Amino acid sequence: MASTVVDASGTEKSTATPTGTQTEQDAVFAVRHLWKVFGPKAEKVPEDASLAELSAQELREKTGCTAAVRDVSFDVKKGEVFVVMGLSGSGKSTLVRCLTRLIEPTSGDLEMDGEDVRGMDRSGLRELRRHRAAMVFQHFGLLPHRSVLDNVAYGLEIQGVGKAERRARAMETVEKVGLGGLEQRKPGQLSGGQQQRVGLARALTVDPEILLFDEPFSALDPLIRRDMQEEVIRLHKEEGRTMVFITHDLAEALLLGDRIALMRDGKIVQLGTPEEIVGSPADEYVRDFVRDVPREQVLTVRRAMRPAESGEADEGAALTPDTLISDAIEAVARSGGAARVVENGRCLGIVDHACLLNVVARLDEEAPDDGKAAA
Ligand SMILES: Nc1ncnc2c1ncn2[C@@H]1O[C@H](COP(=O)(O)OP(=O)(O)OP(=O)(O)O)[C@@H](O)[C@H]1O
Repeated sequence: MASTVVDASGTEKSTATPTGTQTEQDAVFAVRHLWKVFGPKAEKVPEDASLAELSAQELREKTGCTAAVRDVSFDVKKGEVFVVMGLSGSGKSTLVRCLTRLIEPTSGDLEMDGEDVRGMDRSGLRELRRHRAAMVFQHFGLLPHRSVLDNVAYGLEIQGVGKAERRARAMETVEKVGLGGLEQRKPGQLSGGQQQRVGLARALTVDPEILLFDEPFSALDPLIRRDMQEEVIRLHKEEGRTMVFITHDLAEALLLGDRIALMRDGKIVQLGTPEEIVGSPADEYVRDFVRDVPREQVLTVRRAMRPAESGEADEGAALTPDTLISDAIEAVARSGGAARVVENGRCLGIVDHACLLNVVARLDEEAPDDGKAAA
């Protein structure tokens, strides 16, 4: 089947071989041409080009099927926070559940650490879900009659780890997520944010290679939500654990994601860093999606800089290329002059008032159109 992988720059690359050869070496999950179709004779839809190309509504009318995930290909790289974002019904949960076959994919290839997940038998899958990929849900799924500690130790209990060891390991993660002192409480005696920390601790206790979050914070009030987002950032910085994070909230995606896959109607319409998605939207839909994002808080000076003119490369404030535009504005305003963008001692370019303002005012988006200007 002819299809594409969207790379980090949002460009589509053809993938002649379905698995293996083009998988990034450091990929935890490698997903190729994945489909999930719900409904009668679902397996016919990916195989039949005349059905595969129909819009969601046409497909439903013609076959009674819903294609929740349509020919999706991507890698989740080791150590990254990979965010799956999209509006309600775009296919986020279905896609992430397919990764551990909580939902059975209809077609496509799926590997974890080079191992074929679709070919795994029951015991392989059990091992995958219990040890290698732990899920944190929006509804925490805590056992109400058990203490916080026993809830956190639950994953180890079903792995068959002995009581003393599982309690010791659970206590470590209870402390790690800031619940020390509350370990004997029951879930009902905790706030929503604290309950979500228990859910997080339970997933962490099994020391999985990858954590999968399904909109874990969407039911929390904004302040607690912010707390939990910071907790995830802190844990990620400290442990470097690979994470897949589903959200419908753009601000959350931009805050947490190293890369973001933006879904619409079961497809990935753009995959890229927050800066790529906000700075170079792939189409009108993405452009609309990111319209209200304060660009200076996402884009960096790499995007704003211009070439140095004679003498400029040697003096003036120095900024690293990943400096946010908002921080560069402050630096330029304070110094009163242009600043250099410097990497490994080399001046890559210059940012001054004009080029920083151009990015804030979105003038950098306008492609020059000489023909029109001349007319
Ligand atoms: N078991 C099912 N049977 C039939 N259709 C389903 C089933 N599960 C999901 N769908 C459909 O698949 C599509 C994608 O649903 P999914 O739950 O993956 O979206 P989502 O982006 O996670 O949405 P939300 O943000 O609301 O959770 C929707 O049209 C949904 O109605």
